[in-house]
Amino acid sequence: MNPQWPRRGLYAITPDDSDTGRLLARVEAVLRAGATWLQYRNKTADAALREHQAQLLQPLCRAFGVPLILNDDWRLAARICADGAHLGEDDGEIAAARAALPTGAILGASCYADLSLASSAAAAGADYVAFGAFFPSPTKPHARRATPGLLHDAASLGLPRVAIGGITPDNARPLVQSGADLIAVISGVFDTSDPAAAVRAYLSCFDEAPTP
Ligand SMILES: Cc1ncc(COP(=O)(O)OP(=O)(O)O)c(N)n1
Ligand SMILES: Cc1nc(C(=O)O)sc1CCOP(=O)(O)O
Ligand SMILES: [Mg+2]
Repeated sequence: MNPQWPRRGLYAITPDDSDTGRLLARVEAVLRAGATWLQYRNKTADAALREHQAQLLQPLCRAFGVPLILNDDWRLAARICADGAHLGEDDGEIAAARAALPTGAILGASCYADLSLASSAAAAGADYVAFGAFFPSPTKPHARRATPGLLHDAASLGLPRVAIGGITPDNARPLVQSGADLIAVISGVFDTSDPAAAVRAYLSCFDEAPTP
């Protein structure tokens, strides 16, 4: 992973939105408010719309100096020169993606609630490991559940740890205190009346507690 990218902060993930103009406007507001990383995820679009939306997000993210990571599809990430890809258990081998992506690309792996998956992903060349869901997720109600101790235990891997699943500005801080480097969020950012304010609230969870 290119050392230019920050390793701590808010990892905003796009909601499914078939209206490309609206998606770009929503993402721009979130980038302007200071989101640290962006993942393009759209589970309902067809391949043509996914490629179109990803292609338009790339210059937008570049303008804000934010890495764009594509969900599920490292080949598309390579094709549109995205900054990385995120793979889950059904999305292909980490080692194959590592070998095919350019040097410096960000490669993330879903590890659910399983430290051994994280060890394997690290050995195969992942740049970060993601655990979740830490809370009931409006986006993925049936997601397996993880506990904060996993974030602590995964420190030994020496990779950035991402926490995901039902995270709100009100429940994020204990995850950061347990070792989460990046907090990954869909609904808590995009399904709110003021996404920019939500971004700022998440980022404040990374501030050190004031000393009394
Ligand atoms: C940062 C991050 N963590 C986990 C996931 C989930 O990936 P996956 O299990 O492949 O599920 P889908 O997102 O593809 O439905 C993620 N996308 N990003
Ligand atoms: C995409 C995804 N993966 C999860 C996992 O646990 O691996 S939870 C999740 C949904 C995250 O959306 P929200 O912030 O709206 O809960
Ligand atoms: Mg996936």
